[in-house]
Amino acid sequence: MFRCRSALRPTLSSMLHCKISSSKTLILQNPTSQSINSHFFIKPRTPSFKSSSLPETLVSSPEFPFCKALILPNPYLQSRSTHFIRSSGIPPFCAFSLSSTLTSHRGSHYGQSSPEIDDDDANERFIIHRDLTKAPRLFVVQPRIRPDSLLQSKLSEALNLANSLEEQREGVLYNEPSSKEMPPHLVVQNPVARSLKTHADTYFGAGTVDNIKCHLNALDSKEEVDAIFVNAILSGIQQRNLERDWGKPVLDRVGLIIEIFNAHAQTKEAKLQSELASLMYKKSRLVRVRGSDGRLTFGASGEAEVVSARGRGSGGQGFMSGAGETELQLQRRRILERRNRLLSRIEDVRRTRALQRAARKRRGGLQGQGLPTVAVVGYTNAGKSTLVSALSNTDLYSDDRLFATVDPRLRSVILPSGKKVLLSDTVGFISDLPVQLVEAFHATLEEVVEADLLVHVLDSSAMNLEEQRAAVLQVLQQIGVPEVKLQNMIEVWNKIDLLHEKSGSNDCEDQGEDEGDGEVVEEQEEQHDEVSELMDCHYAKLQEDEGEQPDNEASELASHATTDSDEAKSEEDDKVGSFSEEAQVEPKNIQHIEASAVMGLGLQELLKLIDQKLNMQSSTASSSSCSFTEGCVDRKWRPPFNREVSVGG
Ligand SMILES: Nc1nc2c(ncn2[C@@H]2O[C@H](COP(=O)(O)OP(=O)(O)OP(=O)(O)O)[C@@H](O)[C@H]2O)c(=O)[nH]1
Ligand SMILES: [Mg+2]
Repeated sequence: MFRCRSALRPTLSSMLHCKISSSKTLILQNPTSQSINSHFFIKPRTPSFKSSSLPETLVSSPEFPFCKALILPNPYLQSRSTHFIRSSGIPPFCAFSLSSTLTSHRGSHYGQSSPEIDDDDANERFIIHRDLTKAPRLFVVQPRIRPDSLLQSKLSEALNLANSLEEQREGVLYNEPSSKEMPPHLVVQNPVARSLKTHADTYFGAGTVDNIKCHLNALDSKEEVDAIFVNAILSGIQQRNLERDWGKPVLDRVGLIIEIFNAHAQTKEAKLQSELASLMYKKSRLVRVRGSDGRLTFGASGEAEVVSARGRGSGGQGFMSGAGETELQLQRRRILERRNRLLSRIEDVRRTRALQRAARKRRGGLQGQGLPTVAVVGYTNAGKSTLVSALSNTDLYSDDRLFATVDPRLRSVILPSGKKVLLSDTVGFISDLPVQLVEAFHATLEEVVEADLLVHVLDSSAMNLEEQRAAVLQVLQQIGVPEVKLQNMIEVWNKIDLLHEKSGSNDCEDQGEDEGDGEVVEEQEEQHDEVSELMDCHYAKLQEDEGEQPDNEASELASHATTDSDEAKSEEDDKVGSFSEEAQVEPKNIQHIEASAVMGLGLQELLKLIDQKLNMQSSTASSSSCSFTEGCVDRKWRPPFNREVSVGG
């Protein structure tokens, strides 16, 4: 008998490329263990099960002469605490919980749904089936965009995204991101730029598709690629056709970002929310569902087989239409059922969070001894977690991977006035942030909407700084942060140390250096002056670049929607991309602080500014005609779609 150890789950999950051979037995193919070159039987335990009966069954199976047996608890019996493994010669990796995987596969096969949701089921959450013990190697396809500086920043973001798909780390890194090689990549003709519309069937033109295929063939001989990442937003049909042409799973930008969220989610809340996003994404891709054994279950050749008697016109009142339920309908129904269960659990999370927030506010807030919340927001990888750690003298997880933080964290910090505040480190944003994620992470993002003050962290060394800034402002507006909070936001221009390093090599170096020798200025204030000049110069350069070529990729990527002829379109299926409305915010008079979270620069200034802003808010609130009560003003702001907006004055 073995006990479950979560670290080993991925090993086993990776084996679950299973097909159903009979009503009770799952056959796992391609086991990862080198010592067993055959099949496994996984048999749910039944009340009448007698362990002695199994070996005979297996040994007598002419089809699988070398099989081994794993006897698992039957998920329907919900005896999930202990796992029995009886076998001869099975390596000791058998410490796991497979019940939910069995449940999901059984469910999908038998048309039954599980009575429970197992949040630890990694396979269920992921978009592509793959070996969860190691990060998949992706081949990056980047459509060309102008100007070149924008292409460079988009490409490096794409490579970084491709390198960020690392599995559950349980708080530790498996691989240092810096030690990872850059994934193979190819910059290709951008169909949007050429003809102002994409090809409805394959997104790229035939020549580009062939070109990519050639590169893949060359890499394939070295077995280098597990999947292809196209840094654009594809429709379900385009994705399926490209998969067929290239013979490998394809992830588009939306899919990869959701997959990264899934891989990085650690808490139950984040897992539920990422799974919901992934589910809604899968629903929009139902044309191309890949079976667990690697084959396309349906849709690849247009078949829509009837798989169950259930469905419209059957199963009730003796009415026999023979319509049945197609595989597509079955999958959709299953997704919706699971979605509803997830939604109800997420709603529990949201309620708990709201209660916790209310308790915090009752204990203090702007009117009391103080537990106001300051939400630290920003583009992914801008340094939010590093900054929160530095300010609160704690050690939040941060790394060079994109979306390192998926589980938001609160940290307390004492301001110069002695007031205590809570800093909330949140998920990072990105341009074309998948709408599914924004919706699914509603409970988490509500923390941002409800915060007393926002601190927007910017990576001042980023080439596409302005794009990043605009993307964050857009998301903030989309999730319902009121204008007054946006205007009151503090900007932190982080990573000024990098800007300083760069100054030696860019055109602006004369302006940034001290008279004569250019030595590093140790005085912090002087350094800030210098960096201000560098930032001005950096901004000027960026604007120059933008002036050169007005079209940017955001609009190119967004325009896919006009050519999306995906048959799986429906009201929710359409939400395959980012928010398309150009809801630009133009916050004026935003105060900024230049900082380096790793070097500890600008932190005191930031705390002072936070203090000042909160005090101002506090005095405005107390002098306002509306005295602070439970139901008053912007601190009780709620998203407009389910509650009434009230802005206090
Ligand atoms: N040079 C330099 N690097 C920094 C600075 N702040 C953060 N970093 C690095 O930037 C990378 C990303 O930092 P994080 O704190 O994880 O960024 P984040 O904004 O929380 O990112 P996500 O959680 O992925 O959205 C890490 O490798 C940090 O060490 C800084 O001021 N200077
Ligand atoms: Mg972070």
